[in-house]
Amino acid sequence: MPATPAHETEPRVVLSARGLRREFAGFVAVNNVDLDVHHGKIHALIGPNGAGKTTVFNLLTKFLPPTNGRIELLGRDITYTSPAKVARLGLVRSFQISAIFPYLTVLDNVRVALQRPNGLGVQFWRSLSALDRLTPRAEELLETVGLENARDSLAGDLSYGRKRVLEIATTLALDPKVLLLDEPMAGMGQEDVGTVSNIIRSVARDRAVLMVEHNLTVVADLCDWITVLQRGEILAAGDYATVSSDERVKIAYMGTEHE
Ligand SMILES: Nc1ncnc2c1ncn2[C@@H]1O[C@H](COP(=O)(O)OP(=O)(O)OP(=O)(O)O)[C@@H](O)[C@H]1O
Repeated sequence: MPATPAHETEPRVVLSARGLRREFAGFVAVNNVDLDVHHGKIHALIGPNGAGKTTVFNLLTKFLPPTNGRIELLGRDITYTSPAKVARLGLVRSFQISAIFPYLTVLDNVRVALQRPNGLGVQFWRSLSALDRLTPRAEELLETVGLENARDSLAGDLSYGRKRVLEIATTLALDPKVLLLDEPMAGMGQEDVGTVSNIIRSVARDRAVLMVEHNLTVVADLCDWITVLQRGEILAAGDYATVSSDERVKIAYMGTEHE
């Protein structure tokens, strides 16, 4: 029997960056960053404060143009594509549509998200009743994140952790192929961290997730691949066992807070 070709067994690269560089008035914030994000995998971007994580996110989502380098999404060059277009193509960052409307119900927050064409604007002129046809999909998304019992609560009344979970549901409304999460566990208690970890694990089954996360316990538990940045450059990359035993990573983290 012929061997299965490698491209059929290896996870598909859905987002890739090569030689990414970004300068701010001569200061090099990101330099020579290569990144491959795979379908079905959770990829963490970690590094000490000021390492360049946010800048890399801004470059990937096109909020900033790179000084140099190339970015591909699903095999398509998006280096100079607008943020709205890359969102439509399937690369969505959580905060892009994460504004929660506190005086709308949980269900209506998701229905409003579902009618956004690209995650960047809201058509307030549409009445909520016109969104009725979106209810079944909105209910499905609430089930995905475990908020089905809160569907009629005002979003503003949710606990902090559940508001962040609602943000994830509104992000999933765009059906992203690649989901970028910026510190999804920030400010959460242990119980919420567990809940959100399970949600991320489940949504990553049929998409790619790239997340910036400071909580190394979460990274160890959740992420398949870790890229460590330091002073804008890649210090190490690999699974948790590989990067956590890397002497350069240990030194980079020395004196910084481990959670
Ligand atoms: N718009 C800007 N103008 C000038 N310098 C900037 C700008 N944005 C970021 N920088 C600098 O680039 C470097 C990387 O910053 P960045 O915010 O990407 O790091 P980070 O890893 O996300 O840090 P943190 O973990 O503290 O959020 C820092 O030295 C920062 O001061």
